[in-house]
Amino acid sequence: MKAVHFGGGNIGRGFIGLLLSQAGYQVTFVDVDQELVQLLQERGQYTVVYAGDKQEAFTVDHVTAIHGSDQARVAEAIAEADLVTTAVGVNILRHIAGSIASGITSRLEQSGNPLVIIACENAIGGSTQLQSLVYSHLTEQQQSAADRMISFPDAAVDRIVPLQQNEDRLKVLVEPYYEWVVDRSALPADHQEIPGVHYADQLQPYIERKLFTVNTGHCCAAYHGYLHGFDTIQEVMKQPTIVAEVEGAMQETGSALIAQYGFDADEHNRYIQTILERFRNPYLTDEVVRVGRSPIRKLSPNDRLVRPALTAYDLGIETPYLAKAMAAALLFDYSEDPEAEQIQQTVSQQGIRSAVTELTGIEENHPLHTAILKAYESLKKERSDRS
Ligand SMILES: NC(=O)C1=CN([C@@H]2O[C@H](COP(=O)(O)OP(=O)(O)OC[C@H]3O[C@@H](n4cnc5c(N)ncnc54)[C@H](O)[C@@H]3O)[C@@H](O)[C@H]2O)C=CC1
Ligand SMILES: O=P(O)(O)OC[C@H]1O[C@](O)(CO)[C@@H](O)[C@@H]1O
Repeated sequence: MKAVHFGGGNIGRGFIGLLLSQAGYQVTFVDVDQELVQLLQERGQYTVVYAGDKQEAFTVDHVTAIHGSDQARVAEAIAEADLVTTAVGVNILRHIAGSIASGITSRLEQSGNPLVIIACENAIGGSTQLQSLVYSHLTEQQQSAADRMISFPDAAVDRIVPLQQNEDRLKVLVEPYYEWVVDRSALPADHQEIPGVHYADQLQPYIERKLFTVNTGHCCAAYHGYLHGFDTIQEVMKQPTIVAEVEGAMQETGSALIAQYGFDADEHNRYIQTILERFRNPYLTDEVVRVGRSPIRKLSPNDRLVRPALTAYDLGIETPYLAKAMAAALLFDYSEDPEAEQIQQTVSQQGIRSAVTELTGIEENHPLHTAILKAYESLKKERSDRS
């Protein structure tokens, strides 16, 4: 079986590539990092190590790579593949959509065989977003043919894979935990299930539980940690006052998730505690600037902070911790992150009041807007008092 995977980065190699290889797929990575592509082509294998006391190592073999600019070879690989996956970042999907469309076009001309395409990104409806981007490159006739042959099931992916500091460029250190949930309702009845993947009849509760617990909590740790001058999540998680902020936000999203989807409260609380332990993993060194990266995406209306806070508001649940985390995200002024820079520019050009609305979509007369503003001023003062 053949899989084409876009994005041979941390999740690509450390999670999706590993799992697909273990399931018997030959994986062809598509990436724009020339050195990475060349190494994968030369070696045809790489190592994944579990961050735990045993440091278990796995060899992922029968892999190769194609540079993303080689559209003809990428299209050919897609035409022949049994599965296409991505882990490039949700904002990058638009840049790979054209290649996927060319691959679908070749496939429709050649075999016309069905194909499953799964976006493994931290976003609600990632594959659905990819589908509409891909369709914008297809004619109406091709779209109708694709509707019959190509499925784009949404998915939730969970495994912490920090920036790598290994001498071996291809080696990846990952946490042992993983969860990959795929929407079964969008798959053809004869789809050959991938071992290790959990297929859910309804993905929405899973993706929201994951994004609004793991990712909400993780970015809270990053933004509060950054404000206090910490470099790694492991250091941050040793600070009881910051852990209280992180857990507070996770409890707020938890209350909303429990009310909305009927999760068992005790079980959800255990889920939160397990995630806090995962953040603490002493065998990983996870930089706050990685976990806080792309703050505009993370503050956007459909993402891990604003969406659960607005749902909670509608359910009558107070969200002081989420408001404070959003304020901390607005103060994430890491100069090497283009989105962090853009936030600082927006705030200085328009003022914080208008910037909050522009970034989060929350209107000025909404009580959550007032709470974010208040928390912003207070965090800013605390920061200047500390310096
Ligand atoms: N690292 C993590 O712990 C987790 C990440 N994710 C999600 O997985 C996705 C990838 O994240 P990471 O692996 O951490 O990022 P990464 O930066 O390590 O990997 C992304 C890869 O995509 C490649 N890329 C960029 N533009 C491309 C293009 N036009 N064509 C082909 N390849 C391209 C990059 O060169 C890089 O190798 C993101 O959506 C992230 O939210 C999800 C769960 C966990
Ligand atoms: O690109 P994003 O959304 O920051 O993705 C990385 C996040 O995903 C996670 O792996 C959780 O699944 C965290 O490590 C990290 O916070």
